[in-house]
Amino acid sequence: MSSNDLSALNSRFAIPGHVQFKEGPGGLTVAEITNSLAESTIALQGAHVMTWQPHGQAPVLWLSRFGKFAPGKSIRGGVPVCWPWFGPHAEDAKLPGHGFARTVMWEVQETRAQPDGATFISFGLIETDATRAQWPHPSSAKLRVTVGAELKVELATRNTGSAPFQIGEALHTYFHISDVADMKIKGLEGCTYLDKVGGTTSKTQQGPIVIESEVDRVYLNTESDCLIEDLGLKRQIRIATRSSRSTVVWNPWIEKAEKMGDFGPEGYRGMVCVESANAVDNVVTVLPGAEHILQAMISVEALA
Ligand SMILES: O=P(O)(O)OC[C@H]1O[C@@H](O)[C@H](O)[C@@H](O)[C@@H]1O
Repeated sequence: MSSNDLSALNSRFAIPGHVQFKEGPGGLTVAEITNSLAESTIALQGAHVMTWQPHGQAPVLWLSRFGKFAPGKSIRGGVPVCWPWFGPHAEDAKLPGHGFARTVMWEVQETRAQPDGATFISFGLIETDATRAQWPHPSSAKLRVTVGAELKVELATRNTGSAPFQIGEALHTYFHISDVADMKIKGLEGCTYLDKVGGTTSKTQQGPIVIESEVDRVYLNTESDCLIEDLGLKRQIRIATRSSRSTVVWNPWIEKAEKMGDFGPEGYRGMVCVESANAVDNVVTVLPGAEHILQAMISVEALA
């Protein structure tokens, strides 16, 4: 019986009124969390938060209805965990973009009902020969998620070896918006960013971000909260972070979304990625024995 067997998972980790384990789309095992504050579905593959919806709100995360839910395939939407590198691997183009964490199995390590009604669940990445071949550094990766009126996601990297290593990482969050034309992103005004559309160039953000064509940007050296102001849903999503020095903003727009094949028609209009990251110049060195923790806290506010 594997540690991810449904009945074993339910007998060790289910909590009535908080969390149970089920077979999800494509046969993936998921933790289904429903409490008095919110609901969320998290796949054990990738420790991938697929949905989060505080009661009384429209879904906050975007999840493609046309995505491939299959073992070893990354899920299009929710919060893919990019680790231990972000984007293409620096030396070996054959290694998977955004690292392997999002496509391998993680094990559930703890579930807890919190006094405020939220549900806590933590996962550990399961190392295999295949992960060690891609990442030979002794380390552990854990993802801790708190599902409540706020969604808190923590990615902890511990160096269990005797030499320092460098990681790139992102909580690559896809947000659900009413329509890209009715949305602005605030909080990155004045920041320097690498614009990856049509060759990489360095630019400075003037005013809030509006999206009217493909956007693929890495904002560097920023720790400010980001706000996704959504006039259609009359709300703003706040993304606060700790130990995140980069923010990636991405919308593939028409052509790229069509090529990717898992966005669906017009899918790009209802989403934007605002990723809490450490990438490019902001990669992190983790010293032997040290732990680095990237955190994102997501909440929803009514627009005045
Ligand atoms: O298709 P993937 O691997 O999930 O990546 C999606 C996008 O992720 C973003 O973080 C990158 O900046 C984009 O360049 C990339 O296209």
